Amino acid sequence: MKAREFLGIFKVEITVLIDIVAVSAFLSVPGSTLRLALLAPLLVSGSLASFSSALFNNIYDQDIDGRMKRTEYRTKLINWKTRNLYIAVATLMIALSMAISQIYLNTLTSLFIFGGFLSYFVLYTVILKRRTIWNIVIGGIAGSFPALAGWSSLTGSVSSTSLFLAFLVFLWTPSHFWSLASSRVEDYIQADVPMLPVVKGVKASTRWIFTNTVVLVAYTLIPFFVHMDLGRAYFPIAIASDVAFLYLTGRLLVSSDTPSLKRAFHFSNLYLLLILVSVWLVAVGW
Ligand code: HEM
Ligand SMILES: CC(C)=CCC/C(C)=C/CC/C(C)=C/COP(=O)(O)OP(=O)(O)O
Repeated sequence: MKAREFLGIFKVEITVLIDIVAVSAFLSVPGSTLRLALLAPLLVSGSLASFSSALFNNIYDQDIDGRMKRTEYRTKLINWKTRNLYIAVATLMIALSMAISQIYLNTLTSLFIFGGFLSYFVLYTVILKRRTIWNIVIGGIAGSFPALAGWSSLTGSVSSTSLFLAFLVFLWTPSHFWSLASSRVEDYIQADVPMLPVVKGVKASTRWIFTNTVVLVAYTLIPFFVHMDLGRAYFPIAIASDVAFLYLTGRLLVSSDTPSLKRAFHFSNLYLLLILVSVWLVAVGW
Protein backbone atom coordinates (compact mmCIF):
# COMPACT_ATOMS: atom_id res chain seq x y z
CA MET A 1 0.00 0.00 0.00
CA LYS A 2 1.38 3.41 -0.96
CA ALA A 3 1.25 6.37 1.47
CA ARG A 4 -0.67 8.38 -1.18
CA GLU A 5 -3.38 5.70 -1.25
CA PHE A 6 -3.68 5.71 2.54
CA LEU A 7 -3.95 9.51 2.57
CA GLY A 8 -6.41 9.20 -0.33
CA ILE A 9 -9.05 7.44 1.77
CA PHE A 10 -9.10 10.49 4.07
CA LYS A 11 -9.19 12.81 0.98
CA VAL A 12 -6.37 14.87 2.50
CA GLU A 13 -5.85 17.03 -0.60
CA ILE A 14 -9.53 18.01 -0.57
CA THR A 15 -9.33 18.76 3.15
CA VAL A 16 -6.41 21.14 2.50
CA LEU A 17 -8.58 23.32 0.24
CA ILE A 18 -11.51 22.96 2.65
CA ASP A 19 -9.21 24.29 5.40
CA ILE A 20 -8.14 27.18 3.15
CA VAL A 21 -11.81 28.13 2.79
CA ALA A 22 -12.05 28.29 6.57
CA VAL A 23 -8.78 30.28 6.90
CA SER A 24 -9.97 32.87 4.36
CA ALA A 25 -13.17 33.47 6.29
CA PHE A 26 -11.21 33.54 9.58
CA LEU A 27 -8.68 36.14 8.30
CA SER A 28 -11.42 38.33 6.79
CA VAL A 29 -12.69 39.06 10.31
CA PRO A 30 -11.40 42.54 11.32
CA GLY A 31 -8.71 42.11 14.02
CA SER A 32 -8.19 38.42 13.22
CA THR A 33 -4.39 38.77 13.38
CA LEU A 34 -4.69 39.47 17.13
CA ARG A 35 -6.22 36.01 17.69
CA LEU A 36 -4.36 33.76 15.23
CA ALA A 37 -4.02 31.09 17.95
CA LEU A 38 -7.67 30.14 17.32
CA LEU A 39 -6.68 28.94 13.85
CA ALA A 40 -5.23 25.83 15.51
CA PRO A 41 -8.48 24.40 17.00
CA LEU A 42 -10.41 25.54 13.91
CA LEU A 43 -8.11 23.65 11.54
CA VAL A 44 -7.74 20.57 13.75
CA SER A 45 -11.50 20.32 14.34
CA GLY A 46 -12.40 21.08 10.71
CA SER A 47 -9.80 18.66 9.30
CA LEU A 48 -10.87 15.85 11.65
CA ALA A 49 -14.50 16.35 10.57
CA SER A 50 -13.49 16.39 6.91
CA PHE A 51 -11.38 13.23 7.30
CA SER A 52 -14.24 11.54 9.17
CA SER A 53 -16.85 12.43 6.55
CA ALA A 54 -14.51 11.27 3.78
CA LEU A 55 -13.93 7.95 5.60
CA PHE A 56 -17.67 7.40 6.16
CA ASN A 57 -18.21 8.27 2.46
CA ASN A 58 -15.63 5.68 1.39
CA ILE A 59 -17.02 3.04 3.77
CA TYR A 60 -20.56 3.62 2.46
CA ASP A 61 -19.41 3.73 -1.19
CA GLN A 62 -17.29 0.56 -0.95
CA ASP A 63 -19.49 -1.15 -3.56
CA ILE A 64 -19.25 1.55 -6.21
CA ASP A 65 -15.62 2.46 -5.45
CA GLY A 66 -14.69 -1.08 -6.45
CA ARG A 67 -16.33 -0.51 -9.86
CA MET A 68 -14.56 2.78 -10.71
CA LYS A 69 -10.94 2.87 -11.98
CA ARG A 70 -10.28 6.13 -10.10
CA THR A 71 -11.35 4.72 -6.73
CA GLU A 72 -10.84 0.95 -6.86
CA TYR A 73 -7.55 1.27 -4.91
CA ARG A 74 -9.64 2.11 -1.85
CA THR A 75 -11.10 -1.41 -1.63
CA LYS A 76 -7.58 -2.70 -0.82
CA LEU A 77 -7.81 -0.66 2.37
CA ILE A 78 -11.52 -0.44 3.17
CA ASN A 79 -13.13 -3.89 2.86
CA TRP A 80 -15.29 -6.28 4.91
CA LYS A 81 -12.29 -7.21 7.08
CA THR A 82 -11.31 -3.62 7.95
CA ARG A 83 -14.72 -1.92 7.72
CA ASN A 84 -15.43 -1.90 11.46
CA LEU A 85 -11.98 -0.56 12.26
CA TYR A 86 -12.47 2.39 9.88
CA ILE A 87 -15.96 3.02 11.26
CA ALA A 88 -14.40 3.25 14.74
CA VAL A 89 -11.66 5.60 13.47
CA ALA A 90 -14.15 7.85 11.64
CA THR A 91 -16.43 7.97 14.70
CA LEU A 92 -13.54 8.86 16.97
CA MET A 93 -12.48 11.61 14.56
CA ILE A 94 -15.85 13.37 14.46
CA ALA A 95 -16.20 13.02 18.25
CA LEU A 96 -12.75 14.57 18.74
CA SER A 97 -13.61 17.29 16.22
CA MET A 98 -16.73 18.28 18.15
CA ALA A 99 -14.95 18.18 21.52
CA ILE A 100 -12.14 20.45 20.30
CA SER A 101 -14.56 22.91 18.73
CA GLN A 102 -16.76 23.00 21.84
CA ILE A 103 -13.81 23.45 24.22
CA TYR A 104 -11.75 25.98 22.26
CA LEU A 105 -14.22 27.66 19.89
CA ASN A 106 -18.01 27.93 20.29
CA THR A 107 -21.26 26.06 19.75
CA LEU A 108 -22.18 27.83 16.49
CA THR A 109 -18.84 26.82 14.99
CA SER A 110 -19.35 23.22 16.18
CA LEU A 111 -22.74 23.25 14.47
CA PHE A 112 -21.22 24.55 11.20
CA ILE A 113 -18.45 21.95 11.24
CA PHE A 114 -20.94 19.20 12.05
CA GLY A 115 -23.14 20.60 9.27
CA GLY A 116 -20.30 20.09 6.81
CA PHE A 117 -19.82 16.53 8.05
CA LEU A 118 -23.54 15.71 7.86
CA SER A 119 -24.17 17.37 4.50
CA TYR A 120 -21.28 15.48 2.93
CA PHE A 121 -21.82 12.04 4.48
CA VAL A 122 -25.62 11.92 4.92
CA LEU A 123 -27.16 14.47 2.51
CA TYR A 124 -24.77 13.93 -0.42
CA THR A 125 -23.35 10.41 -0.03
CA VAL A 126 -26.33 8.51 1.41
CA ILE A 127 -29.38 10.47 0.19
CA LEU A 128 -28.51 12.21 -3.09
CA LYS A 129 -25.47 10.73 -4.82
CA ARG A 130 -27.13 7.57 -6.25
CA ARG A 131 -30.53 9.20 -6.90
CA THR A 132 -30.32 12.48 -8.82
CA ILE A 133 -28.23 14.58 -11.20
CA TRP A 134 -28.66 17.38 -8.63
CA ASN A 135 -26.59 15.35 -6.11
CA ILE A 136 -23.49 17.56 -6.21
CA VAL A 137 -25.44 20.81 -6.59
CA ILE A 138 -27.42 20.28 -3.37
CA GLY A 139 -24.57 18.29 -1.75
CA GLY A 140 -22.23 21.14 -2.62
CA ILE A 141 -23.50 22.90 0.51
CA ALA A 142 -20.92 20.75 2.36
CA GLY A 143 -18.19 23.03 1.08
CA SER A 144 -20.01 26.14 2.33
CA PHE A 145 -19.83 25.20 6.00
CA PRO A 146 -16.05 25.71 6.36
CA ALA A 147 -16.51 29.38 5.38
CA LEU A 148 -19.27 29.85 7.98
CA ALA A 149 -17.13 28.04 10.59
CA GLY A 150 -14.06 30.17 9.80
CA TRP A 151 -15.89 33.44 10.52
CA SER A 152 -17.93 32.18 13.50
CA SER A 153 -14.83 30.72 15.21
CA LEU A 154 -13.79 34.32 16.00
CA THR A 155 -17.17 36.03 16.22
CA GLY A 156 -19.78 33.42 17.20
CA SER A 157 -21.88 34.87 14.39
CA VAL A 158 -22.53 34.97 10.63
CA SER A 159 -21.80 37.94 8.36
CA SER A 160 -22.36 39.06 4.78
CA THR A 161 -18.68 38.24 4.13
CA SER A 162 -18.89 34.67 5.47
CA LEU A 163 -22.17 34.13 3.62
CA PHE A 164 -20.56 35.50 0.43
CA LEU A 165 -17.62 33.08 0.71
CA ALA A 166 -19.93 30.19 1.64
CA PHE A 167 -22.10 30.73 -1.43
CA LEU A 168 -19.01 31.25 -3.62
CA VAL A 169 -17.87 27.69 -2.84
CA PHE A 170 -21.43 26.45 -3.38
CA LEU A 171 -21.54 28.00 -6.89
CA TRP A 172 -17.99 26.80 -7.67
CA THR A 173 -18.74 23.12 -6.93
CA PRO A 174 -20.69 22.17 -10.10
CA SER A 175 -18.00 23.58 -12.44
CA HIS A 176 -15.41 21.75 -10.31
CA PHE A 177 -17.07 18.38 -10.22
CA TRP A 178 -18.94 18.16 -13.51
CA SER A 179 -15.64 18.63 -15.41
CA LEU A 180 -14.13 15.73 -13.45
CA ALA A 181 -17.24 13.57 -13.83
CA SER A 182 -17.34 14.29 -17.59
CA SER A 183 -13.72 13.17 -17.91
CA ARG A 184 -14.60 9.97 -15.99
CA VAL A 185 -18.05 9.28 -17.41
CA GLU A 186 -17.26 5.59 -18.13
CA ASP A 187 -16.44 5.11 -14.42
CA TYR A 188 -19.81 6.51 -13.37
CA ILE A 189 -21.65 4.41 -15.98
CA GLN A 190 -19.90 1.34 -14.55
CA ALA A 191 -20.87 2.39 -11.02
CA ASP A 192 -24.44 3.20 -12.14
CA VAL A 193 -24.32 6.64 -10.45
CA PRO A 194 -26.60 9.26 -12.09
CA MET A 195 -23.99 11.98 -12.46
CA LEU A 196 -24.89 14.70 -14.98
CA PRO A 197 -22.71 13.41 -17.87
CA VAL A 198 -24.12 9.89 -17.42
CA VAL A 199 -27.72 11.12 -17.69
CA LYS A 200 -27.37 14.06 -20.11
CA GLY A 201 -24.13 13.15 -21.97
CA VAL A 202 -20.77 14.92 -21.96
CA LYS A 203 -21.65 17.47 -24.65
CA ALA A 204 -24.69 18.75 -22.76
CA SER A 205 -22.67 18.69 -19.53
CA THR A 206 -20.10 21.06 -21.02
CA ARG A 207 -22.96 23.54 -21.61
CA TRP A 208 -24.05 23.14 -17.96
CA ILE A 209 -20.43 23.60 -16.84
CA PHE A 210 -19.95 26.78 -18.87
CA THR A 211 -23.33 28.20 -17.83
CA ASN A 212 -22.55 27.51 -14.18
CA THR A 213 -19.15 29.19 -14.58
CA VAL A 214 -20.80 32.30 -16.07
CA VAL A 215 -23.09 32.47 -13.03
CA LEU A 216 -20.10 31.91 -10.71
CA VAL A 217 -18.09 34.68 -12.44
CA ALA A 218 -21.01 37.11 -12.22
CA TYR A 219 -21.32 36.27 -8.52
CA THR A 220 -17.61 37.04 -7.91
CA LEU A 221 -18.23 40.59 -9.21
CA ILE A 222 -20.66 41.42 -6.38
CA PRO A 223 -17.89 42.79 -4.10
CA PHE A 224 -17.22 45.42 -6.77
CA PHE A 225 -20.63 46.85 -5.91
CA VAL A 226 -21.30 45.71 -2.33
CA HIS A 227 -18.69 46.21 0.42
CA MET A 228 -17.23 42.98 1.85
CA ASP A 229 -14.23 42.45 4.15
CA LEU A 230 -12.27 40.83 1.30
CA GLY A 231 -9.43 43.35 0.90
CA ARG A 232 -8.01 44.94 -2.25
CA ALA A 233 -6.09 41.96 -3.66
CA TYR A 234 -9.38 40.12 -4.22
CA PHE A 235 -10.39 42.32 -7.17
CA PRO A 236 -7.51 41.85 -9.65
CA ILE A 237 -7.09 38.17 -8.71
CA ALA A 238 -10.81 37.43 -9.05
CA ILE A 239 -10.92 39.10 -12.49
CA ALA A 240 -7.84 37.24 -13.77
CA SER A 241 -9.08 33.90 -12.40
CA ASP A 242 -12.56 34.50 -13.82
CA VAL A 243 -11.19 35.18 -17.33
CA ALA A 244 -9.08 32.00 -17.22
CA PHE A 245 -11.96 29.85 -15.92
CA LEU A 246 -14.37 31.23 -18.51
CA TYR A 247 -11.80 30.44 -21.23
CA LEU A 248 -11.11 26.88 -20.01
CA THR A 249 -14.79 26.01 -19.57
CA GLY A 250 -15.84 27.94 -22.68
CA ARG A 251 -13.43 25.99 -24.87
CA LEU A 252 -15.11 22.76 -23.64
CA LEU A 253 -18.06 23.78 -25.84
CA VAL A 254 -15.74 23.33 -28.82
CA SER A 255 -13.59 20.41 -27.62
CA SER A 256 -14.81 18.26 -24.74
CA ASP A 257 -11.96 15.74 -24.98
CA THR A 258 -10.68 14.21 -21.75
CA PRO A 259 -7.49 16.33 -21.50
CA SER A 260 -9.55 19.55 -21.84
CA LEU A 261 -12.01 18.34 -19.20
CA LYS A 262 -9.18 17.38 -16.82
CA ARG A 263 -7.53 20.76 -17.41
CA ALA A 264 -10.76 22.54 -16.48
CA PHE A 265 -11.11 20.33 -13.39
CA HIS A 266 -7.55 20.92 -12.17
CA PHE A 267 -7.84 24.64 -12.84
CA SER A 268 -11.06 24.74 -10.80
CA ASN A 269 -8.97 23.97 -7.71
CA LEU A 270 -6.37 26.63 -8.58
CA TYR A 271 -9.20 29.09 -9.28
CA LEU A 272 -10.71 28.67 -5.82
CA LEU A 273 -7.27 28.67 -4.18
CA LEU A 274 -6.24 31.96 -5.84
CA ILE A 275 -9.46 33.75 -4.90
CA LEU A 276 -9.41 32.42 -1.33
CA VAL A 277 -5.74 33.26 -0.70
CA SER A 278 -6.21 36.77 -2.13
CA VAL A 279 -8.54 37.37 0.83
CA TRP A 280 -5.76 36.48 3.30
CA LEU A 281 -4.04 39.77 2.46
CA VAL A 282 -6.92 41.67 4.04
CA ALA A 283 -5.55 40.51 7.40
CA VAL A 284 -2.35 42.51 6.78
CA GLY A 285 -4.19 45.64 5.73
CA TRP A 286 -4.29 45.08 1.95
C1 HEM B 1 -20.30 17.75 -3.33
C2 HEM B 1 -19.20 18.46 -3.58
C3 HEM B 1 -17.96 17.89 -4.22
C4 HEM B 1 -17.80 16.80 -5.01
C5 HEM B 1 -18.86 15.81 -5.50
C6 HEM B 1 -16.40 16.69 -5.30
C7 HEM B 1 -15.82 15.66 -6.03
C8 HEM B 1 -14.47 15.49 -6.19
C9 HEM B 1 -13.86 14.30 -6.71
C10 HEM B 1 -14.62 13.05 -7.16
C11 HEM B 1 -12.53 14.50 -6.73
C12 HEM B 1 -11.45 13.51 -7.19
C13 HEM B 1 -10.96 12.86 -5.90
C14 HEM B 1 -10.02 11.69 -6.17
O1 HEM B 1 -9.98 11.19 -7.29
O2 HEM B 1 -9.39 11.29 -5.18
C15 HEM B 1 -12.29 15.81 -6.21
C16 HEM B 1 -11.04 16.36 -6.08
C17 HEM B 1 -10.81 17.54 -5.40
N1 HEM B 1 -11.76 18.30 -4.77
FE1 HEM B 1 -13.74 18.14 -4.93
N2 HEM B 1 -15.71 17.72 -4.72
C18 HEM B 1 -16.65 18.46 -4.04
C19 HEM B 1 -16.39 19.55 -3.27
C20 HEM B 1 -15.14 20.05 -3.02
C21 HEM B 1 -14.88 21.16 -2.13
C22 HEM B 1 -15.93 21.90 -1.33
C23 HEM B 1 -13.55 21.37 -2.18
C24 HEM B 1 -12.71 22.39 -1.47
C25 HEM B 1 -13.17 23.58 -1.17
C26 HEM B 1 -12.98 20.39 -3.09
C27 HEM B 1 -11.64 20.30 -3.39
C28 HEM B 1 -11.08 19.33 -4.16
C29 HEM B 1 -9.66 19.23 -4.43
C30 HEM B 1 -8.56 20.18 -3.94
C31 HEM B 1 -9.49 18.11 -5.22
C32 HEM B 1 -8.20 17.62 -5.85
C33 HEM B 1 -7.62 16.51 -5.07
C34 HEM B 1 -6.69 15.80 -6.02
O3 HEM B 1 -5.95 16.48 -6.75
O4 HEM B 1 -6.80 14.59 -6.03
N3 HEM B 1 -13.97 19.61 -3.59
N4 HEM B 1 -13.49 16.41 -5.89
C1 LIG C 1 -16.65 21.25 7.50
C2 LIG C 1 -16.61 19.98 6.76
C3 LIG C 1 -16.36 18.72 7.48
C4 LIG C 1 -16.85 19.98 5.45
C5 LIG C 1 -16.78 18.76 4.63
C6 LIG C 1 -16.76 19.21 3.22
C7 LIG C 1 -16.21 18.15 2.34
C8 LIG C 1 -15.32 17.09 2.87
C9 LIG C 1 -16.50 18.20 1.08
C10 LIG C 1 -15.90 17.25 0.12
C11 LIG C 1 -16.93 16.83 -0.85
C12 LIG C 1 -16.37 15.74 -1.75
C13 LIG C 1 -14.94 15.59 -1.92
C14 LIG C 1 -17.16 14.97 -2.34
C15 LIG C 1 -16.63 13.88 -3.21
O1 LIG C 1 -17.28 12.74 -2.80
P1 LIG C 1 -17.48 11.60 -3.88
O2 LIG C 1 -18.04 10.42 -3.17
O3 LIG C 1 -18.24 12.12 -5.05
O4 LIG C 1 -15.99 11.35 -4.33
P2 LIG C 1 -15.30 9.92 -4.61
O5 LIG C 1 -15.97 9.32 -5.79
O6 LIG C 1 -13.84 10.29 -4.87
O7 LIG C 1 -15.47 9.13 -3.35
